[in-house]
Amino acid sequence: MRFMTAGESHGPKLSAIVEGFPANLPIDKERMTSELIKRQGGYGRGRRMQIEKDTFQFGSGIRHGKTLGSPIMIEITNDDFKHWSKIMGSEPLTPEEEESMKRVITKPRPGHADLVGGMKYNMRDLRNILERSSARETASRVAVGALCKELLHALDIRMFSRVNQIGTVKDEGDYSIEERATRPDDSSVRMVSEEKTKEAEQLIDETKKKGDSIGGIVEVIVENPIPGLGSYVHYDRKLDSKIAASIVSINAFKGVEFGIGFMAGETPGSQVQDEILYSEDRGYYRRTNNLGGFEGGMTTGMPVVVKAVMKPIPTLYKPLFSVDINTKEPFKATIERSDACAVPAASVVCEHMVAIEMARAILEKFPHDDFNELEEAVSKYKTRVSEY
Ligand SMILES: Cc1cc2nc3c(=O)[nH]c(=O)nc-3n(C[C@H](O)[C@H](O)[C@H](O)COP(=O)(O)O)c2cc1C
Ligand SMILES: C=C(O[C@@H]1CC(C(=O)O)=C[C@@H](OP(=O)(O)O)[C@H]1O)C(=O)O
Repeated sequence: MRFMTAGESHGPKLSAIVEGFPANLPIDKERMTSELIKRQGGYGRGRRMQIEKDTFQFGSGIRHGKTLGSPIMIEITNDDFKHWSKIMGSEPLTPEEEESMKRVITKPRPGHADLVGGMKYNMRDLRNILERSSARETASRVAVGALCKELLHALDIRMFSRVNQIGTVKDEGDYSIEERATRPDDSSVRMVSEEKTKEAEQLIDETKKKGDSIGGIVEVIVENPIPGLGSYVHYDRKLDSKIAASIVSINAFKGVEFGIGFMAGETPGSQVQDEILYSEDRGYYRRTNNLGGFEGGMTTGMPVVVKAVMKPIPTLYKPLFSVDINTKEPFKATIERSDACAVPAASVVCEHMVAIEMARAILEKFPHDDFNELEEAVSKYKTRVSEY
């Protein structure tokens, strides 16, 4: 399964094309839309999210609610484009129009792609960089991830994401998928305890008031994964490494851990490795899940547990030093519309990137022209593994 995304943040549309997805898989479009809406929410988002309403259309690959096996095209309209149609239109501008707009961006933001992108692609209007480097693109990825979640759902693999930390406010309490489902979380911080959620929201408010931004740590859990996805036989087939790359590909994500992660560096081996147990009804299982569901780059069958850190948002109201690319004069950041904290929204993006990698690993392992054929192969494999 391959996919590509296209689209600029303030352009007319975002899109994605997914190729290699099985035929005959029922698709719940409403459920997919709810994932997109979740990504738009989360405490700390800026004004842009009040403008957008991320619904999507299938342009191809689906007929009467089922996949056809042909490339699936997904399109999301940027509602903000109506305010940007001249600035972001595809038609060339007349010199007068260009002059009258005077909207060329020459002041790169520290921490964003502006300066290096401008140098690399030889552009002197940094809008040409920020439009595509914007995390608006993650809407397309969540749409692809939501499609992948339809496949995982049909195979009884369930997953969710949550926020473990915003700045110094931490909440790593246990959370079940059932509890998650009962909480309307579109606009909250998505933490386990309501008290910690409030504390985190207060911190976001205070940070915003100071003109600053704040990052945090999120967690994604996949329950009931098929054991043996990925492989130890070659470096580029290890599923944990693919998940790590996918997470760090998300705008502003700087690190990934599996299970106890970096704590493994300070803990003796006897307390890190997950002891192997066996029972008639469960087959092989582990006493603990310190390694987050991976051994040798393969899923063990225990829940996959991924944690990831997001840096604070680069666009700040508080002035930071930078240099104008035309005058070479130093300046202090100008005020721009921005999120103060996008960690809750980004937890949804992480979840969907993990969904994409899980689905991809399944489609690599099993025959998948037809979903029914895939389901049968998965069931046979699970039986064989349980009898091992
Ligand atoms: C959901 C989400 C929303 C974001 N919103 C903003 C924002 O409003 N302003 C901003 O400057 N950066 C925002 N970012 C982060 C930038 O897109 C990111 O820092 C930038 O693309 C540079 O990439 P890097 O931080 O990975 O180096 C957001 C990231 C995510 C995942
Ligand atoms: C549009 C989204 O996020 C955007 C990501 C983003 C950035 O620089 O990454 C900057 C902001 O865009 P704008 O400049 O239009 O306010 C965010 O709103 C989105 O998540 O859908």
